[in-house]
Amino acid sequence: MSTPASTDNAAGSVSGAGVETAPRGRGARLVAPLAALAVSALIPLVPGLPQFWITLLNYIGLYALVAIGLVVLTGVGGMTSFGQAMFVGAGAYTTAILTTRYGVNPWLALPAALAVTGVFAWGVGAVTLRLSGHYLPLATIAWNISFFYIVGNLDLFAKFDGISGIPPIAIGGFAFSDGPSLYYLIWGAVALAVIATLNLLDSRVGRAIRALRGGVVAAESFGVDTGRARILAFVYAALLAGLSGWLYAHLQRAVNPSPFGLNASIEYLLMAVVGGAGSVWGAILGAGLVTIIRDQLQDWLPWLIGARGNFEAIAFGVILVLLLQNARDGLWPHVLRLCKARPATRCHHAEAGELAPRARSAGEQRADAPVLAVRDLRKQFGGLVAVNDLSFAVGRREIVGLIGPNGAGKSTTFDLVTGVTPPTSGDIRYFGEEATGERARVIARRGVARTFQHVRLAAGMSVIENVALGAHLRGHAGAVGAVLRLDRAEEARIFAEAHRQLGRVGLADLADRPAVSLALGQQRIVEIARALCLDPSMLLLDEPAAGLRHREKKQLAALLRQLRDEGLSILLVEHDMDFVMGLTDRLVVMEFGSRLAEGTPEEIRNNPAVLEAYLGGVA
Ligand SMILES: Nc1ncnc2c1ncn2[C@@H]1O[C@H](COP(=O)(O)OP(=O)(O)OP(=O)(O)O)[C@@H](O)[C@H]1O
Repeated sequence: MSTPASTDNAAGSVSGAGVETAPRGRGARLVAPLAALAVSALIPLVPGLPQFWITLLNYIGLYALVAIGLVVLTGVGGMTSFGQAMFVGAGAYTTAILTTRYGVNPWLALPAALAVTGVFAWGVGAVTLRLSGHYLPLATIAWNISFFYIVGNLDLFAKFDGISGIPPIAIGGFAFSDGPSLYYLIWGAVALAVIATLNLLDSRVGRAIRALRGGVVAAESFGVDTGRARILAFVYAALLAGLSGWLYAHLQRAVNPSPFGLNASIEYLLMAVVGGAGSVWGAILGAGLVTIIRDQLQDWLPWLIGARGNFEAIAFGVILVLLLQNARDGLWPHVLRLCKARPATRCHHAEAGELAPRARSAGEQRADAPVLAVRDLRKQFGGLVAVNDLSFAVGRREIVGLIGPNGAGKSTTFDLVTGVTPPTSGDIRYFGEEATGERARVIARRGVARTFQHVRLAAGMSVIENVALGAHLRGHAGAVGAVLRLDRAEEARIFAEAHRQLGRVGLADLADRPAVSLALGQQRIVEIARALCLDPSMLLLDEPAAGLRHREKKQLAALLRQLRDEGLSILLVEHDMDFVMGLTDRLVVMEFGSRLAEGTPEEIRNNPAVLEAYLGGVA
């Protein structure tokens, strides 16, 4: 869509960004923005304010709605879309057709516009979001171009002439047809979008979307359906774009394809990046800055250059390059720094009540079968046999160590039993139930929680938020409940549980720190707290002692023994032989993908084949 002075745009790409949510204590955090909103409410009342500025502010509001959606999709979810203008178009054309051809009231056309946009986005997302890397943005470009030409060539949409005569939005006898009344309508919608988005991001579903940036493996390992989380973010962003389109159609009273082309989509992305793709407030800032700068450039550049043309596109390109070089997270973090805003802290609801335990599978409740039984497990990478017909088991209340020289196949075995990689052949059972080739999130549902060799905590999330992700399967609140803030009691219980688990591993003091600011060893312990939040029956730990100091290792060993005594089974891969020998009940030694030996630490310490494999002995 375009402002009155209209527009071509500069291309951009998206940088990651620190994500802003509305944590507990957000009342205080919302004071400044709400005061700003209250002041903005007075703007149309300023005597002598040119109508042009109100119109400009109205367009900024319309753009901000789309940019806020991009915060969820791109800044938080890590999916770059060059197709948002198409969803604005879907909302705009739906209301245009319904109100002009069928006489539908614009308010009744609103749910229809959102429904059409949502279903359209779901369809596009279902086919497109499987793509990763550069393919996803490329696919959204293709969709947007197709949309532009389909709308421009079909009679249904009145081709490139467009549809005119769209009625204004009205309540009773009052029509929102002039700048000031539309201003309140549009910025009212922006305020609702801000609140809904902050609520969504500060929820169980929001954590799942935010965890996507940390990679799908970590999120799936705690039961998050990452495909669903991606679609949800995509549809949510499209719905905000559709809402913007509905407002636009009734503001302009006419629609044609030109504001819904690729250029506009690129500009929306530019707005999100300029403001800060990780911040809802940054999206509004970006929408304002880009719109005002474009408007001024369109006035000044032809005068300076002495010729007419879309020179602002060049200026936007330069601005984007400078921004990506100097402020990859956009301008909002700098505004916060200037205002000396302090990071928000969560108050932890010790009185929130207990989070219900995870529902146990039938197998988990039986005491006869081993917790994990691996039989003839094999994994080939082309001609290389990384795991060669390996068999072993982990019993109840047992700590088993999987050890072996570099390249022996330990990590691959770990990936196989955690559902990260499917085996070439063989059999994996948890609690006597078949789990071969199951995906990570299904294995998590069986009560199996894990940590990672290379720590996978979500950047942009605090320590406690990362730990709370571990309780994903123990919560039920969905997106609608989150947006309407109906999930508070459950959230309080989830965070109380996360706090309890952090206390258990001795890191409660660090709960509100950004997870990535911790030392590597501490991050490993945070991963253990996250795993405990799942309420697991089995823990799979990949090199948990790496990076820990001697005292921390002793504390970790004591914690793991305590967990075993409380009923957990633990399988760990570890290189630190002192740690393993002092902790485990049994060891499985691998070499060249096969099981070389199995026994108690004492037996393994004296096993000649093992001593030889380690070239000098393990003890
Ligand atoms: N995705 C892959 N593609 C091809 N080969 C792989 C792949 N993953 C692992 N391998 C190979 O499989 C063998 C076993 O590797 P793996 O990482 O499982 O060993 P490891 O015992 O965990 O080693 P380390 O202790 O060094 O982590 C190695 O030869 C490795 O190069």
